[in-house]
Amino acid sequence: MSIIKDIVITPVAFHDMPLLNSVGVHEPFALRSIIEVITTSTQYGLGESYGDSAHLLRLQKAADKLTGLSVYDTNAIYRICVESLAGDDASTSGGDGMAGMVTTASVADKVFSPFEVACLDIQGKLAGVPVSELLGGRVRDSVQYSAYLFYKWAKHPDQPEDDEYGEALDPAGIVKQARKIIDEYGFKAIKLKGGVFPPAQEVEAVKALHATFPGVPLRLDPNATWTVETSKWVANELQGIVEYLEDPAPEIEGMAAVAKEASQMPLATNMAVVAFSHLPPSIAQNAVQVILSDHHFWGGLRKSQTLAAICAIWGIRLSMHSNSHLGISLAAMTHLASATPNLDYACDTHWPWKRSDEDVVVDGALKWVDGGVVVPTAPGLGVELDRKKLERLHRQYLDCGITKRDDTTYMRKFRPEFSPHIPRW
Ligand SMILES: O=C([O-])C(=O)C[C@H](O)[C@@H](O)C(=O)[O-]
Ligand SMILES: [Mg+2]
Repeated sequence: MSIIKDIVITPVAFHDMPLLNSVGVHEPFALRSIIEVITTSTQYGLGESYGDSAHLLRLQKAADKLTGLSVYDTNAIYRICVESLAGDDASTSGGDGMAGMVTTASVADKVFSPFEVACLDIQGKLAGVPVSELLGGRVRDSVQYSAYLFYKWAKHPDQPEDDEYGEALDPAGIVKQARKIIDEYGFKAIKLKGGVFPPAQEVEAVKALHATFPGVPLRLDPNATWTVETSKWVANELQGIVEYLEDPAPEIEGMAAVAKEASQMPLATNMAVVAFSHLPPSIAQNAVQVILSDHHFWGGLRKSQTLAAICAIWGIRLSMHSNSHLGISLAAMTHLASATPNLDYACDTHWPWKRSDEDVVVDGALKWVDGGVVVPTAPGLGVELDRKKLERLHRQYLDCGITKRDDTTYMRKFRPEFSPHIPRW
């Protein structure tokens, strides 16, 4: 019943908006891979991961070797993922859907993650319990997410019409975007993706958010585009205004240097500490006070809980990182956060930036209430595949011609002089 008979990996593409970041701008489509693990009793489990071609090849190579294993034997599944990467050129590890912003995560953990999620989905279905129970049980019935704001263009320059969010290139535009997102979802925390404009402009936008939404926890994430000096200046400007500064400066050493002098400002990361091997040097230097976990690159849901346990021991707080994603990932993120007591910051999600009619799961299982997602209680992840929708998004993948996320090349189509070097300011 629990033996893996087959694994089907389907690349999909869904519409994305022209969101600006430190490495460029989002293309008209975001890519994901949808993983179906099928057992000998035709039970299926779902996983979701990056959709870049290099990652798809790695997933397929591992999948080919996983048949015949039990869905309970995730240690063996991990070992085979590691073995399947033998001879893989780690220098191509950027081919994963993170546009070069996260480059030192473990490739094996990224490959293993969607298989583990799919196996937990099956385990939950076989036991008749939600994945949150396999992870220790819910400590919260709803998981809070933050309003994830982006500077953005009104439309992709090569597309005909403005999107529903319109332009946001100054503080007023950011505040307007925040209002729209909060009106729709009820978010109770706000994150601004920075690293787009000189820091003083981004500080001004955060101050405008603070004035408009007093008391709402704020965060600013420039993706390591600032020097240590600039980071200290921003930390001083935003003291008492943001709950943390995310990846102001590059690398563990840069973060440690900022932390040393701006000791009142918690520093968060999803760039400097992205694998277990980064924890000892980071802890030794007290480089970061908050880690944004992400089960897609920390090796699945259980390893994310191992990270949470380490963080609890060392007094590091936990938040959650996201990339553009669909409903399977949202369900997995929600189960994980619901069953991880110290993951108590509102998690990041790119959810508002996708069209509501574009997903691969059957509508209705994931309910947004007051800025949070109600934890599904049906067995497994609690989401089912909608095969018609999957087929549609797969066709979109084939038609769009994008095979790897590349925000920088897309930006240079319109701004040839653009350079993603860091630190920039
Ligand atoms: O917190 C982060 O660094 C991210 O969410 C990285 C993402 O790739 C984000 O910058 C984006 O989607 O442009
Ligand atoms: Mg970040």
